[in-house]
Amino acid sequence: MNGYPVVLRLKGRRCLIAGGGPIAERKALGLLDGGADQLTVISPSFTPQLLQLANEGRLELIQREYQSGDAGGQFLIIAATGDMAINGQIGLEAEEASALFNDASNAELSAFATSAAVRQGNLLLSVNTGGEAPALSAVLREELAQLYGSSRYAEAAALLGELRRLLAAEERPAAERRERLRLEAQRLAHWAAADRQRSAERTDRL
Ligand SMILES: C[C@@]1(CC(=O)O)c2cc3[nH]c(cc4nc(cc5[nH]c(cc(n2)[C@H]1CCC(=O)O)[C@@](C)(CC(=O)O)[C@@H]5CCC(=O)O)C(CC(=O)O)=C4CCC(=O)O)c(CCC(=O)O)c3CC(=O)O
Ligand SMILES: NC(=O)C1=CN([C@@H]2O[C@H](COP(=O)(O)OP(=O)(O)OC[C@H]3O[C@@H](n4cnc5c(N)ncnc54)[C@H](O)[C@@H]3O)[C@@H](O)[C@H]2O)C=CC1
Repeated sequence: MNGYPVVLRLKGRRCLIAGGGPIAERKALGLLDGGADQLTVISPSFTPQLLQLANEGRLELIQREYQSGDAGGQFLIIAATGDMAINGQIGLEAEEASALFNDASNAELSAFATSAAVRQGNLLLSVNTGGEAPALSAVLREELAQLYGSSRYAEAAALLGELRRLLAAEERPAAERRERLRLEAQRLAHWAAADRQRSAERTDRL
């Protein structure tokens, strides 16, 4: 069974990852891409890239095992220690602390799942298979990036955003605004797709 898709605003909210291996690193990069600016990673050991991110000041590292009480005050917690029993324990504490919880080793024990994502400006496309086939999510993410990864789509979103604000300021009737915006969205999506087609043809000719 799949769940309900949401987009979390992480800026200014405390996020915690337990574990410092490759999976913790991937989740950390995902949180940073998602706007996290108060990220802590707790683990006895860290990948070189996690150490690098800490050096750049993008996250904080605490070099020790997860301890009871670490969950307090966190908005979101990801357990990626590689030990299912410890991850489960962290999950119980996360629930007590009312933090959103993800267990990288167990979809059933997670309040939320992570998804594969393609980002361009404010445009975000994400893929999730309900824990069934994460490898398929990764492959579809690559396909989506081919189709929609061009900056033209982000430009289209930004242009529509401007138009949307203008129309709102003019206090047009809601139905008129919706129709106009749908039409412009279609035109801009076609423009972006045609641009992609042209670049593909140019590449073919080279
Ligand atoms: C439930 C979920 C929990 C969660 O939220 O983390 C989960 C769970 C597990 N993944 C496992 C394995 C793999 N995961 C990946 C890749 C990704 N996994 C991601 C998400 C999720 N993985 C959530 C469900 C998402 C969904 O259903 O769509 C992605 C999309 C996003 C992200 O990681 O942030 C990211 C792609 C990112 C990208 O490329 O964009 C690959 C492929 C690869 O590495 O190339 C493999 C190996 C192939 C395979 O096993 O399929 C295992 C077994 C571990 C073991 O056996 O030890 C478990 C545990 C279990 O089965 O429960
Ligand atoms: N959700 C996903 O996409 C995937 C999840 N997994 C799961 O993620 C787990 C972690 O994978 P890897 O990073 O490859 O494992 P790993 O074994 O390389 O890393 C585990 C990390 O956790 C740390 N750790 C161990 N005990 C700890 C504790 N008590 N408190 C804090 N940190 C602790 C270790 O020092 C190490 O840094 C796997 O066991 C697997 O279940 C694996 C593949 C994909």
